Amino acid sequence: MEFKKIQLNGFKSFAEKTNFLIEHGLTGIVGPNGCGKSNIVESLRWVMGETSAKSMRGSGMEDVIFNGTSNKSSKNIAEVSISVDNASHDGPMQYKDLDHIEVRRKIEKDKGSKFYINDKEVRARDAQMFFADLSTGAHSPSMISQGRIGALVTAKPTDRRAILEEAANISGLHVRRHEAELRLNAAETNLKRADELRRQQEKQLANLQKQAEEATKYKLISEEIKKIEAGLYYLKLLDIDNEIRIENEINNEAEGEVSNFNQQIAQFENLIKTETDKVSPLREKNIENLSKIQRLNLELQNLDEENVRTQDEIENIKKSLKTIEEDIDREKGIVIDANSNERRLKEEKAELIEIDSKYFETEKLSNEDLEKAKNLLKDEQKSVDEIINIFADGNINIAIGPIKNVKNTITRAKELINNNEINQALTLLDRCQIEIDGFLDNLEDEESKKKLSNINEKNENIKLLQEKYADSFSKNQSIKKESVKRNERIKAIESEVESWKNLLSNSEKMVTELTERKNKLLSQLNERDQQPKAQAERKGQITEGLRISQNEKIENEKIIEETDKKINSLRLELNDVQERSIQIRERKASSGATVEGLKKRKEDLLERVSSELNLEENDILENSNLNGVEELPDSVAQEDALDKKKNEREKLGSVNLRADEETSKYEIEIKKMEQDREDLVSAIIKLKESINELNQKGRERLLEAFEKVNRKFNEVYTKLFNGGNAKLELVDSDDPLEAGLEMLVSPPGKRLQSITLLSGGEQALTALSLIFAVFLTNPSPICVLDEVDAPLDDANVTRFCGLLDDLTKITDTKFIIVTHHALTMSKMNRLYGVTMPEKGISQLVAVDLQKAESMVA
Ligand SMILES: Nc1ncnc2c1ncn2[C@@H]1O[C@H](COP(=O)(O)OP(=O)(O)OP(=O)(O)O)[C@@H](O)[C@H]1O
Repeated sequence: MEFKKIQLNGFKSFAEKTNFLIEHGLTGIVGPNGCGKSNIVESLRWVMGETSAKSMRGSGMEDVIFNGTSNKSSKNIAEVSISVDNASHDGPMQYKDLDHIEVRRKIEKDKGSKFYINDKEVRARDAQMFFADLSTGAHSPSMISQGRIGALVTAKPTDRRAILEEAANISGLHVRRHEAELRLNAAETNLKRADELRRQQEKQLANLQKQAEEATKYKLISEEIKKIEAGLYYLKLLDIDNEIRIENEINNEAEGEVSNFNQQIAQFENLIKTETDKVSPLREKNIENLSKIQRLNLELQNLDEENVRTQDEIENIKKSLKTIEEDIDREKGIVIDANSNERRLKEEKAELIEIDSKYFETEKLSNEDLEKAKNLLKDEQKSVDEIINIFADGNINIAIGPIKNVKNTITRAKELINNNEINQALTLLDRCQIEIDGFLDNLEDEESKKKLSNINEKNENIKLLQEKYADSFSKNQSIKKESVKRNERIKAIESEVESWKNLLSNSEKMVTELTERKNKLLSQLNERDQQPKAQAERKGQITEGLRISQNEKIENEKIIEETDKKINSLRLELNDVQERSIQIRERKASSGATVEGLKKRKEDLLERVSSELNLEENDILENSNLNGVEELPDSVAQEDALDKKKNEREKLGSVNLRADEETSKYEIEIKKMEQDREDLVSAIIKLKESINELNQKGRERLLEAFEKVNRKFNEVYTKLFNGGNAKLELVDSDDPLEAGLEMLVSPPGKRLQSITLLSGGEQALTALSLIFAVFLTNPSPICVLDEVDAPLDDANVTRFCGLLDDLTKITDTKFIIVTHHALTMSKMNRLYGVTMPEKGISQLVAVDLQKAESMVA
């Protein structure tokens, strides 16, 4: 088998499809940090069936899918395939005939990963087994990832044993043993379960066998019950047949009686009809009479009411006539009053007019008197004024203050007179008199005294004149007032005359109207007076008609009553016959129904017999316990016997009638289980044998490999360390398959010591010695070493490369070596550079040494 090519597509930084050819000898992969070198190694481990996302440096397996860069979008699928050439046909058994094998793993977001071998989907385990059989695989010592060397140093001895198993090529054996163990566990669990089930089944079987015994007993009693039941049904059917016969006899007898009664009923019905026909016209006539009597009585009543009404009307008319006559009298009185008042008022008016013309002269004279008095008063006043003026001019040697007062008082008195307040004016003038008297007494000058007494005199005159004037004025005023009163009265008389005239004309009209109404009422009264006579005549006629109708009615009723009596007695007889006929008919119907019922009962019984006992009518006796019995028991005794048997059966309690059937089913099942158990036991034995064999083989091969590896380990070690010696030891268990692997080394000049005490470089070289020792024991077609030379100095790198060179000579293994070391690069048969021309996307190119060195510089 030869590994030919790895193809990556969308795997980590290899976004695009990239082919990596696996060639003979040493192939170096170089490139700067982070360009994707280790991703190639991981792609190889991944396609070989790596299950741990952590060891793929991810948190989940989907992290291997290209997750995009700032310029390129992410992908949904990652795919890695490895091509293996099998021209030599020395591959694993099932692929032996194939020339070419392609193992492919594909992962799709949210769908998980799938494995294909030559495009056929296979289980992950199939792919893993394929590589394990080729002494390689994701965890084989031929796949040395970055840091694996360190891990080998620090690993527990039992974990380190895995590397020995690789050398012994028993990894596949382990997987098979594991599978066998799983199958063994499953088989043992099944066996346990089957044993438990069998125990239960056996218990159940014992139970069922007991139930089957009871079921047999139950069946025997049931058979007996069936026979007694058949006997009971037979007796019941006999009883029913007997009852049917009796009822049929009753029915026939009743039929003869029914026809006899029917004849009698027809006769009575005819007689009743004849009588009814006779009496019905009379009844109709009576109804007619009754309605006639009612009508006449009503008419009579109406007539009486009409009479009362007529009397009331006459009374009312008379009352109205009386009122109208009173009204006419009253209106005539008004006419007379109106005429006399009109006359009286006209006379009064003429008188007033006459008085007025007489008083015209008187008024004229009064006016003249008044004018005269006025003028006299004026003159006297004037002469008083003159005297006063003389005093005022100083011609008179006196104090004129009082005189001036008198003058003022007189002026005031004049005003009062003009206002007709005579009494007040007189009072004022009296006061003037007193003042003038006082003044005169005080005067010394005779002349003045004289003049002043003249004034006094004048004043007396004025007083007199004023009284006269006042008298004339009052007379004149009263004359004028009288004249005004008269004129007003004349006007009032005119309006009174007018109203009397209106009253007169209204009353005359009323008299005419009332007279008309009176005449009308008189004619109505006359009419009403005639009515009682006509009503009395009509009443006589109605009373006669009433009498005739009532007599006719009484006579008819007598005939009807007699006929009704006759019909009633006929009906009573008819009812009696009908009742007897009904009774007979009922008896007939009831016996008919009873027969029907009995037949139905018989049918039901037969149906039950057929369904419960599966017997026909004729077979019942034969299958019953009464077959051959001479004296049959009655049904009650038979039922007692049945109850007894049923009680006996009930005492058995609930019985499983299918127990027999179930018992044989269980017996068959238990037999089959025994067979299965035997198969299972032999399978377990075989599995145990094969596991033992595998273990034995494994132990042998492991011990064999141990010996070989131990030897090779020392050889490689002394080569790599240029001296010293090393050995391996199986520790912690006597069973090599359980034991741990310890490395004991003594570098040149140093004592034998544990690997953990060595320096970093020494540890790396020791671990490499072990890996190469294993590799030499069981060379695989491919070996990947990812930066294993990193902790080594130049001298050790040279020795490491020398060893690689030796290995290429003695094996066909194809080495893929990731390195940063220029010395290592120089020893490679070819070099590939991994670059990132576009940031984040790896590309694989073939490079020469010079270019390779410049790439890591
Ligand atoms: N799913 C992924 N999609 C895209 N790029 C990824 C993905 N997973 C890892 N990478 C990138 O791969 C690179 C790491 O590659 P790798 O470890 O192979 O580099 P290297 O060449 O071995 O580096 P060194 O020499 O330092 O060991 C990182 O830049 C990382 O971003």
